[in-house]
Amino acid sequence: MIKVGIVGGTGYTGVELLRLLAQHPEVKIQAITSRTEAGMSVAEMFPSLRGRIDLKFTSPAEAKLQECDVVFFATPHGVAMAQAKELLAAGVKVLDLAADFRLKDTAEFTKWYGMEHACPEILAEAVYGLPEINREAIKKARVVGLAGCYPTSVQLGLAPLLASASTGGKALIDGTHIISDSKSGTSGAGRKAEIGTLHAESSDNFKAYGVKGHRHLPEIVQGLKAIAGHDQIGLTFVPHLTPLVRGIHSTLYVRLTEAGLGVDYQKLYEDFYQNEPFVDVMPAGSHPETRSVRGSNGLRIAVHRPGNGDTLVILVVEDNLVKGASGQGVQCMNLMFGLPETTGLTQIALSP
Ligand SMILES: NC(=O)C1=CN([C@@H]2O[C@H](COP(=O)(O)OP(=O)(O)OC[C@H]3O[C@@H](n4cnc5c(N)ncnc54)[C@H](OP(=O)(O)O)[C@@H]3O)[C@@H](O)[C@H]2O)C=CC1
Ligand SMILES: CC(=O)N[C@@H](CCC(=O)OP(=O)(O)O)C(=O)O
Repeated sequence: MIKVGIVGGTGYTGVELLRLLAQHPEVKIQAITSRTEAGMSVAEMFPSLRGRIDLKFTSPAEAKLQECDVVFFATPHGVAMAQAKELLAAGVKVLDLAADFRLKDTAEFTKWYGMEHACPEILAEAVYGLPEINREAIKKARVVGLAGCYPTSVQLGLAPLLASASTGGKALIDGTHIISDSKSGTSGAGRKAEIGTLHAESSDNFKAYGVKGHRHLPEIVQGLKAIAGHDQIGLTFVPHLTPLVRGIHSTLYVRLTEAGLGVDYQKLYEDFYQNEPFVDVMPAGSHPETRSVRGSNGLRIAVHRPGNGDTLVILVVEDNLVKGASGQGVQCMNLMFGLPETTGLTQIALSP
């Protein structure tokens, strides 16, 4: 059994990890931390876990994380990088849901996250946690920086148009003019009650935010450049807050080049993702809905060529807490421990 520790068990990604790992056949949850609820039973805070998890929260200082095989950090930015070195030295693998190990340029990290990186040497070896793109590296990784919820949707939505394995090295789109119109449910903001995500202010509201620059922009651009194998990438990324609890919906707009005009994009996407257990390329003309993946690790894509123009529209949906966070974390953990990638991740979305 894989002994798992979770730092930040009282947050939304933490409780989502608990939901997924409580039903994972190869996992024993060893420690779950909370700075404020130490001593409280997990099932008391989260009744959905009654009968499934009989552990209590422990304070981060008391948690025996070094006795775990792997520790998930379901914490704000800056927490994992402060503890990773000690854990790795003790032979514990680290999966971070925050952004500590995503941006390879420490100056960019400081610019967007307002803190110096605590362990650049570990950042250098860290692997970006997006299995459909980095599977072999994740298998060998000691430390994984899991892709963010929006970045997961945008990168997987565009990968078939940029990866040479798919394009044959041809430039099918103008990669310097990509637009991502992305929407998130309020759980994306975390369990802390903040102005703007309170029910009274979000339940019947819809708004854009971070238009002048969101911290996911450099992460997505870094990922698209790696997928494309070149730096000619320009992205306009506009996130929106919706009155959903869960869900990410990204509408991606790209302009086709002359070389890209005659391509069958439905086939290109189906071929690219044909062996991916969690990516569903929907039939031509589909409009994927967030509720169709709610609570599952699935990500759905539909590609459209409206009219006879040179614009391609790609629609992507995922559950921000599953494929956008904790499910992706379990997917990466499965790879790091040599398990079938889908282990513990076969949940079907709830309907209605
Ligand atoms: N929500 C989402 O959809 C997604 C979130 N993420 C990222 O995952 C991380 C967690 O997000 P989310 O679960 O939503 O956040 P929450 O705010 O819901 O939970 C944060 C958790 O971190 C704990 N925590 C806070 N500060 C510290 C600290 N200094 N040391 C130890 N524990 C601490 C808190 O526990 P306590 O106070 O009890 O100690 C709480 O359990 C964030 O970095 C977020 O950006 C990534 C993808 C999607
Ligand atoms: C609705 C909302 O507030 N979403 C968050 C993204 C949450 C998240 O996924 O953050 P990381 O993946 O970077 O850790 C935001 O826009 O900051």
